[in-house]
Amino acid sequence: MGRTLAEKVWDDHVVRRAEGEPDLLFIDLHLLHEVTSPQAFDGLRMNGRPVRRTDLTIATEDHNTPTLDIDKPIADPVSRTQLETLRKNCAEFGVRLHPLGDIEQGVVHVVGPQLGLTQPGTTVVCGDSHTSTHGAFGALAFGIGTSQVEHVLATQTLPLDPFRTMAVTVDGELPDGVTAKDLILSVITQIGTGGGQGYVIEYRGSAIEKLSMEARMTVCNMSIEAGARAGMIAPDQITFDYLEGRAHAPSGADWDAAVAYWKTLRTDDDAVFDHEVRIDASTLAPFVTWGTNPGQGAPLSAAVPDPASFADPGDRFAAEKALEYMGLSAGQPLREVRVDTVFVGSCTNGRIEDLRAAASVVEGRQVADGVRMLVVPGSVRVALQAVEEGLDKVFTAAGAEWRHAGCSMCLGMNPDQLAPGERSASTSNRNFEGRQGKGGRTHLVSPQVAAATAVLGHLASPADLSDAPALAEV
Ligand SMILES: CC(C)[C@H](C(=O)O)[C@@H](O)C(=O)O
Ligand code: SF4
Repeated sequence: MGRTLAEKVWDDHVVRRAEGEPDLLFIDLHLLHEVTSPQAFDGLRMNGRPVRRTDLTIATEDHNTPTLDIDKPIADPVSRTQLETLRKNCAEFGVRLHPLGDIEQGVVHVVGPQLGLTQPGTTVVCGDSHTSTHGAFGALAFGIGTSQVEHVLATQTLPLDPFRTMAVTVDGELPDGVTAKDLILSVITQIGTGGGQGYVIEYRGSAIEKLSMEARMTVCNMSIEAGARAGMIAPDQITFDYLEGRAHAPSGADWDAAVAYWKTLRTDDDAVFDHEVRIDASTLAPFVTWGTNPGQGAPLSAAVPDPASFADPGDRFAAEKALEYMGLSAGQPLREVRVDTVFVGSCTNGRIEDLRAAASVVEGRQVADGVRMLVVPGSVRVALQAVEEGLDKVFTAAGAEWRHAGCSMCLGMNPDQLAPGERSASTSNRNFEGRQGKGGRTHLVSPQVAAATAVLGHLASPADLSDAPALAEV
């Protein structure tokens, strides 16, 4: 019987297989950041072990880094300690680090792909759930816990339990103004935040094949929000074009050999997935979340749902609690929800195409009174590219704040936070209670919706801007 893409990559990495035991897999790329690595390095130190493959290990600083005054000492003692500890550990163990201020610094999941480190058919791990992002290249990429980080540092291998396979097939054309973010938010609302549990999801179909690499990363990034172990997309010419010429991509004869291998990384026609979900891209619309998990979403044109409309008692209870926390009432049109903060950034939507999309909406317009808009590039390289294109000026002219690269307001581990009761439209991936700061309320949106929301002061899409050409109601 044929094999799926995920099964092929898995099989190519098994270094030990024994009856009744998890397979031991070789890991091609281990990414580190300041939050989940300290105890792992402590463990190595206690056992007198080195990092087995420093050449396959790379660290960057992202979660605890400020996005203003980056040349000043870090005020928050916890953040300062986290960063100092990573620097000390990387120096002691000989791990390559891109610290704050470095040209390759940025959110770990933006940095890996842009350096060409993330390649088709590789295994990629990081002590971070959004490692699923790298699956966009046809890599088997997943987040791991701190004890697994230690195991990979020490051995460059990882014992892994078998997974199940799910196909999410999206065929057809995405309507104008509907993005990869809308697509994945819709998928999560459809299958639920636990719907992917135990599965590696492969996104396929004509709508996926048309997505750029950056859009594919947005989709795979949020696989974890459906509970999946990983998300993958088969590599194709779009993947190869993105990788060619990048710092760590193969070159010359190695490139040709690599592409020949990468072309074999497709699910066989006779392979069988354990579960399949089919979506018609033409039915999708700009999508926003109204609740406190990424599966509590609806089309922007809809209203806040009535908890009573959920058949499942658990879903009903979750919706009641979410509306209370979010300060929303059933039946309220989502377009009438006013925000005070807009965040464009994160490993979901902090890449250059995302900034271009947001800039094209705010260009020549103003951020609404009483709204603060933060634009935070996912990496220094993204920032430099944006500056070269003049996007920073577009944002600042509109009244937005142009910040330094990092995780920023995606989560409250640095100074960029919501105050209690504040409400944001955010291009990030999690809307949990307190995610962007204690008491903060988050609506997950695409960069286009974020930008239109900043201009109008309430959840909106570019089609809602009064001077926008009249588009069909979406
Ligand atoms: C801090 C880190 C462990 C965490 C993750 O695992 O994803 C963070 O990146 C997040 O997005 O919540
Ligand atoms: S940008 Fe957000 S989701 Fe991505 S790694 Fe940072 S905190 Fe996690």
